[in-house]
Amino acid sequence: MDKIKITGGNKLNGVIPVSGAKNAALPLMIASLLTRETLTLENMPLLADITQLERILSNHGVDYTIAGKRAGATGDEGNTVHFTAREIVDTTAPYELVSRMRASFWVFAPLLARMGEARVSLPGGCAIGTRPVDLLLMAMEKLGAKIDIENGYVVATAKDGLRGAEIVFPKVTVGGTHTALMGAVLARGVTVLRNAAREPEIVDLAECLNKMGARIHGAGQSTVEIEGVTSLHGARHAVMPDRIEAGTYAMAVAMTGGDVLLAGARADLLQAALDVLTQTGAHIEETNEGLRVTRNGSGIAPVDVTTAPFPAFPTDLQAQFMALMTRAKGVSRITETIFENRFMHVQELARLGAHIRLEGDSAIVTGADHLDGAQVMATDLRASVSLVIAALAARGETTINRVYHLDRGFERLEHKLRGCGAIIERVSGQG
Ligand SMILES: CC(=O)N[C@H]1[C@@H](OP(=O)(O)OP(=O)(O)OC[C@H]2O[C@@H](n3ccc(=O)[nH]c3=O)[C@H](O)[C@@H]2O)O[C@H](CO)[C@@H](O)[C@@H]1O
Ligand SMILES: C=C(OP(=O)(O)O)C(=O)O
Repeated sequence: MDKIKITGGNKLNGVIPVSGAKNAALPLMIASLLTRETLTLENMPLLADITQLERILSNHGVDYTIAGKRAGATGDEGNTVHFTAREIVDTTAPYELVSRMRASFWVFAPLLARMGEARVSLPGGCAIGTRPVDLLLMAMEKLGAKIDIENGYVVATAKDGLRGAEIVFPKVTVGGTHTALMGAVLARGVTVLRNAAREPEIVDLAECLNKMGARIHGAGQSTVEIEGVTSLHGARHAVMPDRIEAGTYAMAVAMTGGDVLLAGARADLLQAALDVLTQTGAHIEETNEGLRVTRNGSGIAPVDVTTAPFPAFPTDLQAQFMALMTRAKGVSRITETIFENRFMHVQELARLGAHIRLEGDSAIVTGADHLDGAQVMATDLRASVSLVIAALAARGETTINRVYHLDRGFERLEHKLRGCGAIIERVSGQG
């Protein structure tokens, strides 16, 4: 298993290109199941989760080809990938494939919409809470699907196709909204989603589906209306920039100090996090190329944060922000309202000398004078990168074990950070 070694203490200075968003790319790829024609996705990130979903989609009969890089490409530009689901050859998504990544469960919606049946293993994914799928199933039942759970599989059928309905989500769910959209686009009649997720990745999916011939109105708002159509066609769509990756590197710069341009980052996708970073003392400037993040001289001010659905502070940046607060000049309270068990990074940050106390759904962080390098363990995707941020500011060397979690969601992380002056290397294939 690979490890990452970081020697802390250097400021970050330079340019970090922001990749295409993992959490947009995954549902976009899944949307290719909805049409016989080719869906071309540009700006695709190179990530373990993407490769895994390619495997899952090919099992259903999707052909995918990765277009070659243009001459002079540096490797920082995303790939273009063509997905063609001419025939669906299998409507089962087996445990061996789905258990590794939660979003792969979402294939059940387009399979059901197009084929009238789907048999999909209950999902895995990051260990950050129980993560039920009851609301995703509720949405499909409202659209007329019959759903049973058999031997760890969700077995869904809609022999006469799905039909439009009103779906009221009792809780905001990103996966629930993605799947409801993918089901409703091919349903007979009109579907209305209430209390829908407003995350930018939902808007990206809806825009792509509309390019494919869907009729979705209001994506990005709480109420979304979908007029069903009988079929969708091929399209070309560029994956939006990864707001979580951008926010992560912004926090890394706030932690180490320095001056970094996050090329391609968009402030409107992560305003709540940028506002908080500004309160900590970092300076953020929007430029034509992206976001410029600087922090000079002054220390890090403590700021209280509560995670909540978009447009509030994202849960996927909570661990990274906690890492930053471990060096703040004072006490901060970080409250996690989305996932009940998303504090796995706390004990690992403690190994580096962080002072964090858990109180129910909050972490009380008392900033330390310094952190010291240590051996730590990556436990989930965002927790892993919080350890990277802490290690960049720690004295001496930190070794992060189990970095396969990082590879799920951060494209060429060592390369990007090394390019800005960090001392970071990957040690391949050990223990
Ligand atoms: C691949 C992807 O895009 N993953 C993101 C997606 O996950 P994901 O789509 O799994 O997260 P949800 O938005 O669905 O989860 C939000 C909350 O709703 C609960 N819930 C969800 C579904 C359900 O059927 N029943 C239920 O109770 C969850 O347990 C959680 O407490 O949104 C999360 C919240 O922004 C992010 O942290 C993840 O990075
Ligand atoms: C939790 C995440 O991913 P997943 O939903 O795939 O577990 C994430 O992207 O932070």
